[in-house]
Amino acid sequence: MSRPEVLVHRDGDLLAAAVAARLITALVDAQRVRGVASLVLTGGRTGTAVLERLRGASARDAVDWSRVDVYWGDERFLPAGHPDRNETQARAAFLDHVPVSRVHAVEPSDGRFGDDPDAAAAAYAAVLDPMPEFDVFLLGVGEEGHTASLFPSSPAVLERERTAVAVRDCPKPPPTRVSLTLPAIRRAREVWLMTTGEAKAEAVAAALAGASEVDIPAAGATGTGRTLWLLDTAAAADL
Ligand SMILES: O=C(O)[C@H](O)[C@@H](O)[C@H](O)[C@H](O)COP(=O)(O)O
Repeated sequence: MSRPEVLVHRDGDLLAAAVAARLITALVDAQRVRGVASLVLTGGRTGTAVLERLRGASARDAVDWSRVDVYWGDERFLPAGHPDRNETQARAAFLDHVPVSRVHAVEPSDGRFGDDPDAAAAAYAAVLDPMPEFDVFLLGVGEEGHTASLFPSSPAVLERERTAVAVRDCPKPPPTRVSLTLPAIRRAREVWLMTTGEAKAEAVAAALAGASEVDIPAAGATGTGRTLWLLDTAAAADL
C-alpha cells in the first residue's frame, strides 16, 4: 500500500489537461514494459473532463489504443446508450475517437441479465477474474468522500471478498449502480484520485488526514505502487 502523494494544479481545466498528459505517459511506459496497458475509467465531471482533454492531446496517439484494456471503476445501472451511463459518456468524450478494441463495459440494465444489478456485478467480477493488475485506476471523489460507487458506511465499502458489487439507494443519482470494491481498487499499480472545487476540500483533507475508509471511502483507495491525489487549488484548500 503506497502513501498518498498530492499534486495541486491551478484550476479544473489545467488539472484535466495535466492528468491527460500524465495518463499518456503512464500508458506508454506500461506498453513499453508489458506490451499492453490496463486503464480503469471513472464517471463524473472530472473523469469526463480528463477524457475530453485526452481526445485533443497532441501526444494522444503515442499510446497504442488497440492494446489498452479499458474497464470502469463503477457504472450507473441504466439501459445501454443511456446518456447518464459512464460508458456512454466515456465513448462520446474519448473512446469512440480512438481505435480501442478491448473495452470491458458493465452490462446495462437492458442487457444479458435484464434489470438485475447483482447478476451484472457478478458477471463483471468474472471479467475481472483473474484480476488484472491495472496500470492506472482513475477515481473521482464525492463531497462526502465517496469514490467509485462506494459511499460512507455502505455495505459496498465494507466488502472484502467480492471485486464487484451491486449498489442500491445511492445518495448520488442514479440510485442503482455496479461498483468495484476496495479490494479490487487496491490491486491497481497506480490509483489516481482526481477532484476539483471547494465543495470537495473537506473530504479531501479528511481522507489525507487518515480518516477511516468507512467514513471516507476515498481514503481506502490506494495503489500497490503509487497513490496520487490530483487536485485543483480549491479542492486542496483545507490541506
Ligand atoms: O459514477 C459516478 O458518479 C462516479 O464514479 C463518481 O464516483 C464520481 O467520480 C464522483 O461522484 C465525483 O464526481 P465529479 O467529478 O462530478 O465531482
